[in-house]
Formats: sequence, structure tokens, C-alpha cells
Amino acid sequence: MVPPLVLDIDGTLTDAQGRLDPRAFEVLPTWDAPVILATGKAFPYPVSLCHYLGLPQTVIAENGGVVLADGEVTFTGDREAAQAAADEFVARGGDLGWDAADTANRWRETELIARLDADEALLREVADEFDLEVIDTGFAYHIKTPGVEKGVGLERICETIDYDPADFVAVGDSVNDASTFAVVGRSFAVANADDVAKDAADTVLEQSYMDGTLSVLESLREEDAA
Ligand SMILES: O=C(O)COP(=O)(O)O
Ligand SMILES: [Mg+2]
Repeated sequence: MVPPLVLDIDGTLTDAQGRLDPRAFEVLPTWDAPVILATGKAFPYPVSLCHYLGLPQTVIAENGGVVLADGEVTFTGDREAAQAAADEFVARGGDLGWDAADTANRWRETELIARLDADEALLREVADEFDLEVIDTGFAYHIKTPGVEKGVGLERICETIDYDPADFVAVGDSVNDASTFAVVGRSFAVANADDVAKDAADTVLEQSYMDGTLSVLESLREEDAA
């Protein structure tokens, strides 16, 4: 049997611009074990991706703030505190960087994000005053509750499905994947990963983005066939 997978989305199943690599449609629907998408994106993004990939909806969104397994959703993280911090950031002259529709945040339930061209120093200063943290995933700054992590979300999912976190193989690219890497059996950072993810991973891959992820999936299939 191939092992279950917990896969980051941006930087891991995408290219550098965040566009989904179409090879995901070949390899993920035919994976013969659970595939969990674990992302910093808002809940609708991984749900839609599961829908269009034809995968069961088992997802970790908002860096662990939102978890869906077996038709049940759970939330952790203080969205109101994140909103208060964001309002204060704007009051002090900051700009989250989104247009009026703000599709990056409008469905967020446990945290908020700012564009990478936002004033990082001011964002960190304000977040600190609200006992929140700021993480830089390489795709956005997340204003989040400390302790809300993808790895905790995976542990919660494992309480409802018949697997242990240690059964999983993880692939990821950034600081928000380190907690996943800490609880799974085997972890891989793609070559484009940040230093935190590289340090946390068991293995740093030679290839970047989906090329790196596919190299892991191919070798897992070879191990299974051997
Ligand atoms: O939302 C982000 O900032 C990054 O998303 P990811 O966790 O899927 O890489
Ligand atoms: Mg990522």
C-alpha cells in the first residue's frame, strides 16, 4: 500500500506564481490512500480543489484554523483578534493590499492575511500587541493565533480517520509546513522551500515545486511496487 499523503498547496502543488500544476489531476485522484490538502489558504480553496480533483473533502485550511474530516468542520484561532489587529494596522497607516472584493480574506474564519508588499515591521508590531503572530509563507503574511498549526490539524483529522499522523508522508515548502513535518512519519521540503521548512524536513528535495512533489510520489509508488 502507498502511504497517506498530507500535501501543502502553494509552492508544492503549484508553480512559483501559485498556479496549480496540471499534473496534480493525474496523480492525486488515483492515489490509493488518503490525500489531505493542508494549506494557509481560506477554507473554500482546498474544498474546491478536492471537488475538482475528485478527492474526498479532507482538508486543513487557514494553517490549521479550519479542519474538515468526515463531514465535520472544526475551528481554532481568534478571527476577531486578527480583525482588531488588522483594523489597528490600517489605522496606523498600513494597507493589507487587497481590492474591495478581498477574496483573500472574505471567507477567512480564524485568521487574516496581508500581501507581501505590506509594511512587515508595522504588521508584526501591531500583531504582537494583540498576542498574535505574523508568518511569511512566501505567498502572504498571515496574522494568526499562535499554536494554530497545520500539524495540530492533522492530529485532529487522525482522530476521525483510521490513521496515525506517523503513517503520513508530507511535502511542503514553507514555515507553515514545519508543524506538519514534526508529526508525520516522513517529510520532504521541495527545493524552493524556505529555511524553516528545509530545517524541519527529513529530506530536502533536489527539484522545485511540483517536480519535487512528483519525485516523492513516484518513489513512494516504486517502494510500494518493490
Ligand atoms: O496561503 C498561503 O500563504 C500559502 O498557502 P499554502 O499553505 O498552501 O502554501
Ligand atoms: Mg506552501
